[in-house]
Amino acid sequence: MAKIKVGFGFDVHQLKAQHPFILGGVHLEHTSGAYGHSDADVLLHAICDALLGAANLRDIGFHFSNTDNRWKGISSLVLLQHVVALLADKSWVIGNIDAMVCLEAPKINPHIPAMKTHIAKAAGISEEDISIKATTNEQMGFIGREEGVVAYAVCLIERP
Ligand SMILES: Nc1ccn([C@@H]2O[C@H](COP(=O)(O)O)[C@@H](O)[C@H]2O)c(=O)n1
Ligand SMILES: C[C@@]1(CO)OP(=O)(O)OP(=O)(O)OC[C@H]1O
Repeated sequence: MAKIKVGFGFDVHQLKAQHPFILGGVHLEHTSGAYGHSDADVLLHAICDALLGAANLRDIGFHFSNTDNRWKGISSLVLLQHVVALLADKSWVIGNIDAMVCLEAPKINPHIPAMKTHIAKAAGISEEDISIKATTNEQMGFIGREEGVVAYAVCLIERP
């Protein structure tokens, strides 16, 4: 019988004015963007942590330190490819991913198909196995003030 594991990931990044906003591998046109050592793709970071957690392989900062210049400004799609390779080394394959982005603006619904396409390609899975959802924080707290963006992800991985 196949062995199945569940994983959970969370990430948060600051939003800064006039900064590029990369989410799910898509460049969002907006007045501010997520700031970090990499491209600060909070959705991909949550997904990476869910996958690593499911495989009991520590977390994203353990593998890609935010003091290492190799990862400075890197596309998080590349980090996701690395994570999937780490799982493959242990014979894990991804079952499905379900993610939630908490962001006041902009609306991301129109961009979700493109995000799924990028993530599916980087992870080597079907778009049908990737779910991305979004909510605002109803104008409350740091998300509501557009000071930050948060993402959560869960995944299943299996080993035949
Ligand atoms: N950044 C966002 C936030 C939300 N959405 C979509 O809008 C719906 C309503 O959001 P509420 O927070 O007002 O409940 C939500 O269910 C998402 O479909 C979005 O696309 N981008
Ligand atoms: C991805 C890494 C590495 O470039 O940097 P950030 O973009 O700052 O992202 P974060 O989610 O804070 O932590 C993981 C980091 O190690």
